[in-house]
Amino acid sequence: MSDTLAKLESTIAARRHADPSTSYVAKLNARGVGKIAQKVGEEATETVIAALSGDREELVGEAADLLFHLMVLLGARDVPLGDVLAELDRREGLSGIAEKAARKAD
Ligand SMILES: N=c1c2ncn([C@@H]3O[C@H](COP(=O)(O)OP(=O)(O)OP(=O)(O)O)[C@@H](O)[C@H]3O)c2ncn1[C@@H]1O[C@H](COP(=O)(O)O)[C@@H](O)[C@H]1O
Repeated sequence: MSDTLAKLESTIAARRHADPSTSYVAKLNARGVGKIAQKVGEEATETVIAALSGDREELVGEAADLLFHLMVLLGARDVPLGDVLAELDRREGLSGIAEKAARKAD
């Protein structure tokens, strides 16, 4: 896992139950998983729009917002980022056809 993502994951865990008036992560968690999921959806849409606009800087910013909010969502559901990365590692070991079969079996 990249140092950046590992550090962000521990910051998010540490801020989850902080004072919502001083922490955006705490504010999101106080509003519930539904609100966090909604934010992920919004940031995903903004990322798509930025990608289609061709503005590279905007895409980088929106992708960062999306990753951040996705990590807050995973944290709220107690899913370690390592589990997601392990799933990606597992898929990397599968050929295209084998991957399709494995996904069907899931
Ligand atoms: N990476 C981020 C990050 N990216 C975006 N944002 C915040 O995400 C918010 C997005 O703005 P929006 O207008 O979409 O949201 P909003 O104004 O709260 O409005 P709503 O839609 O929620 O009603 C802004 O307030 C940004 O500051 C972030 N807030 C925090 N982090 C990281 O999380 C760490 C902990 O932050 P705190 O919990 O605030 O201490 C920070 O050190 C950063 O590393």
